[in-house]
Amino acid sequence: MGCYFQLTLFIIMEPVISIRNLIAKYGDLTVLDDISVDIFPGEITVILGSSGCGKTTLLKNILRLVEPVSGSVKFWGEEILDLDDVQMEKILRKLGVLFQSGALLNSISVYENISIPLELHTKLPRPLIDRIIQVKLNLVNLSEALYKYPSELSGGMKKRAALARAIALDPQILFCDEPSAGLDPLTAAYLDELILSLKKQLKMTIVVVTHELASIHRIADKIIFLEEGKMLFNGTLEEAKKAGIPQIDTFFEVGRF
Ligand SMILES: Nc1ncnc2c1ncn2[C@@H]1O[C@H](COP(=O)(O)OP(=O)(O)OP(=O)(O)O)[C@@H](O)[C@H]1O
Repeated sequence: MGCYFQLTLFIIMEPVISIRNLIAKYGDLTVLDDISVDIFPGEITVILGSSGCGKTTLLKNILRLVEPVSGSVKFWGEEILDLDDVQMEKILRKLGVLFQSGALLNSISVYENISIPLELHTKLPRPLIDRIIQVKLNLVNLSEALYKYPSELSGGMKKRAALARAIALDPQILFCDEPSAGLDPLTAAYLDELILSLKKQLKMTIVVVTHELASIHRIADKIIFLEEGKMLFNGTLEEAKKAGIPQIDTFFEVGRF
């Protein structure tokens, strides 16, 4: 008589970011209304929603660029809304941000732009900083732009240079606000490939705000769907399509809001 054992392994993944009951306002305008969501390690989470629904505000509140009115934001289990500047700096040191505009400084070269976070946050010797800058530019396939100025770069090259700067300090979590906005479809697809390779090669957790349907299909492990400051849905793309939420169905049918 055979004896059968069934071994079932449960792997419980702890969230890297836990947001609970987040309320955000600008003056009297409530922009985020009771948002609760977890973001998990090694995943690409895409924040979706119509223009003005609060996507960028969510990023800004998570990073405390704008202070939430109430709620809780935990990074790696640590409540960040109580932290002072020095403690917050330690958390920020582990995060990279690619702003919507790219936010490169125009008066200095790509090399100097990427050098800024390394000089500000580390005491590394110059030869090592130079090496890191080369490695990061190589990672985004932009080695040739080392000594160019942002004004000499195309839109896609600027985004890649800004991405190299965002990952200069090897962040554990990367935030990208509309990375493909204003780019042609091929360049946008290339940027998505870069984002995917950061996830695969460097095991980064990545949070992306985007409207681009093709991008969402290429990169999203999870989506957060916002409407008028409320979270309508959080889960995988497949789950979203089966959830029977009219606004989400319309988005995936029409391809835009
Ligand atoms: N600094 C600010 N002061 C006052 N109101 C603001 C400010 N920033 C954003 N808002 C308002 O908050 C709401 C949400 O803006 P937010 O930029 O978060 O939207 P979004 O979903 O990222 O939009 P988009 O897709 O167009 O970038 C909008 O009504 C906007 O006008």
